[in-house]
Amino acid sequence: MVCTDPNPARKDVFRNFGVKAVDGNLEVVQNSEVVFIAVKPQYVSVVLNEVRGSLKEKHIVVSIAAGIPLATLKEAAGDDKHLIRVMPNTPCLVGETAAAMCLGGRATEEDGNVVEKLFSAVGSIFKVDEKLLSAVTGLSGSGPAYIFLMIEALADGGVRAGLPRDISQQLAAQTVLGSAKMVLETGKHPGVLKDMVTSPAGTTIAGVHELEKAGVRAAFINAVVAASNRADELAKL
Ligand SMILES: NC(=O)C1=CN([C@@H]2O[C@H](COP(=O)(O)OP(=O)(O)OC[C@H]3O[C@@H](n4cnc5c(N)ncnc54)[C@H](OP(=O)(O)O)[C@@H]3O)[C@@H](O)[C@H]2O)C=CC1
Ligand SMILES: O=C(O)[C@@H]1CCC=N1
Repeated sequence: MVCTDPNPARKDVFRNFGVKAVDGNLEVVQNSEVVFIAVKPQYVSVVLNEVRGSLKEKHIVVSIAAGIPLATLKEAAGDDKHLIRVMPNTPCLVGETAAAMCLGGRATEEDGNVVEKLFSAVGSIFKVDEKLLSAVTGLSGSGPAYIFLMIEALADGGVRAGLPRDISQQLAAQTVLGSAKMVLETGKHPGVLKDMVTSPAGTTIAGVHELEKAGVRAAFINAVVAASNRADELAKL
């Protein structure tokens, strides 16, 4: 695997992951079969224009850029290219990404399987229609930030109630991890799992009541919709 970045310090980051860092995008393409475009959305076409002459039939081009449609990738790379859009998230760094993908240009089912296999090594990936990729971006692409903010706030609550910061943060993070595992492993509706925690006149309903008073459900829904709308706006850059 080879990578590049204009910033030499970023190349050191790649090297720390055991990845070879080369001098420029053309060198990446010449030494790869699956080419990942992981620049900011506004630079995707610039990079594709730069490398389009070097992209051959064997190459699968994967863009992870938020918002940038397959049609734009096709225009910049050429309409004979095997193009795939993926929306991953940062938990890929710990082997737990939640990602979605869609195929475009000349990409074949076989190309899709290659990319699916690559992402399956670092989490879960789902195939969706391109029209759903902005919603994926708003939910799981941006979602880690919502959850980190929630963990930070829960830890603050623990500190407010008297816990030492380090224990509070670990309890908060482990609570999110364990709860997510229960949803995935039991397949039960989250509302059913919530009810299992909530004793009549107990502690949990007192906490849940506060969250409902603060409109926390609407806040999460609005966050996903706002981020999804922003992904649609990026498509027009
Ligand atoms: N961060 C996230 O959680 C997620 C991000 N994405 C998508 O991933 C992409 C990258 O995001 P993110 O990592 O946050 O952004 P960053 O800006 O951190 O990373 C992009 C890197 O690309 C480099 N770069 C800029 N221009 C070029 C070029 N012409 N050739 C080669 N490299 C170049 C930048 O260098 P320099 O800094 O010197 O300009 C920078 O190091 C975006 O399109 C984003 O939408 C998708 C899912 C999740
Ligand atoms: O904030 C962003 O635009 C990127 C895309 C998804 C997550 N981070």
